[in-house]
Amino acid sequence: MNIIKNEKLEEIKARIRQQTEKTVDPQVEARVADIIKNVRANGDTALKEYGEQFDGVSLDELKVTDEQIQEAFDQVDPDVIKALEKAARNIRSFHKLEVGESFEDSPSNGIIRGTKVTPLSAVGIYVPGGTAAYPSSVLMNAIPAKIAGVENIIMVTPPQKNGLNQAVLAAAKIAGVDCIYQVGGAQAIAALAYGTESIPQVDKITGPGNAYVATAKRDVYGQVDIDMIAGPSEIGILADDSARAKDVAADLLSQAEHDVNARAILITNSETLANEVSEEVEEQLKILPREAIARKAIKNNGFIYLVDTVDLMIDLMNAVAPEHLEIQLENAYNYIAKIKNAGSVFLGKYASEPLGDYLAGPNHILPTGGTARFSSPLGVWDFQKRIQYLQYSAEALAADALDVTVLAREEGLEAHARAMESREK
Ligand SMILES: NC(=O)c1ccc[n+]([C@@H]2O[C@H](COP(=O)([O-])OP(=O)(O)OC[C@H]3O[C@@H](n4cnc5c(N)ncnc54)[C@H](O)[C@@H]3O)[C@@H](O)[C@H]2O)c1
Ligand SMILES: N[C@H](CO)Cc1c[nH]c[nH+]1
Ligand SMILES: [Zn+2]
Repeated sequence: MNIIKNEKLEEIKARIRQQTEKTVDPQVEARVADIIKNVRANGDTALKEYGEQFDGVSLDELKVTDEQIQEAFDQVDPDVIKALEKAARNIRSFHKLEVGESFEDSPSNGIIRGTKVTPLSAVGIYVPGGTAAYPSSVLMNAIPAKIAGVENIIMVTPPQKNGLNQAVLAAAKIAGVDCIYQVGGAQAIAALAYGTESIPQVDKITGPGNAYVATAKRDVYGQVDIDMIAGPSEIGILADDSARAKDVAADLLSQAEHDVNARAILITNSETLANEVSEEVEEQLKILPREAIARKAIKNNGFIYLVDTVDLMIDLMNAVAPEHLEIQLENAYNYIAKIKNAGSVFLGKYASEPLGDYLAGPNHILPTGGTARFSSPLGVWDFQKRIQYLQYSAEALAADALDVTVLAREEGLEAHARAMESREK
């Protein structure tokens, strides 16, 4: 791995900002715009044609039946079902903590002000399926939606030549998904945003996907809400001499194996650890089934930064704003207060990142590409919205009306002022 030392912190930060700058591929943009237009005009017919063109699957029905879901569930290895159910329990108990509270006050006699939290009615969850199947992403998408109280959870996932992945269907059953459609890519996002003969229009679309999915989500935003634009996976690790090089290397590769554009970054104050991790990554890559992908990711975006102090390490990692941050320092828990930017933080040498990907409870759909500076993990809050309300008595209005008319006339909005005065007559 590339070890970078004796470089000024500001120069490293500037390069990191440049590396994560938002880019758009004009060819993907044009393709996605065409797909959205075609789905709006031709509905299910367009979806079926794209299924043949991009996934090599010809379908009569896009919707997966309850019988197909039950059959898949029955065929999944019982150990996988057991692990999915344990993961679902942990994800449920964690996300229950996120439920937003309604609130109300009465600042003076005759006035009631409040905010009511209410679930979205229908959401679309995208489960990727181009190069791998992700039952874990079904749980991470659907469970927070269910806890929020969403009535209609619609799942879309690309059709597969040998039928949909059985563990993906089993996870959907465990999580309480309402309907599943075999459609992927930009066409699935368009169908959820505008509705087709068989796919209902939703209020919000969540979930990760490739560049076509991400571009389509960006395009339909405003017609519907979206969670975030999640890019390739990332891991940042803060480690000192107390960390084991083989564990650090293993965790860096756990995210590198996702995608050739994944980012894996170690920041350390120990030259010994830096050298050992670099060697370990090389050794472990040789025996990794997804070696080709992980090797490219490490070559493209794998860096070890050597800096002098723990404070400088943290400062630099806050600039990286990684999707996942591991703190493998002595007394790791004490450093959480200093972390400003990260999607999900893993504290101590035993909290290895894949615990969060699969089982512990926190969500694995997280901001990437430095967007953890302003964006949060997928959560129950994504599936809830807030409605404000206000009640006034005649006496309370009499006390406030004049000030409203003064402000309304100051803004040149006479009708606003007269609405106040109308009550006086
Ligand atoms: N952040 C997370 O939580 C998380 C979880 C799982 C996966 N991921 C990421 O999601 C991504 C999944 O990507 P994927 O490709 O495997 O699956 P995907 O489902 O996102 O995309 C597959 C679809 O892309 C469309 N497509 C492919 N080539 C096309 C073309 N030339 N023109 C138009 N459309 C085309 C097809 O419709 C196909 O069905 C990966 O980058 C993975 O790392 C992220
Ligand atoms: N690490 C991914 C998010 O960046 C999520 C995932 C799914 N399966 C395994 N990992
Ligand atoms: Zn992962």
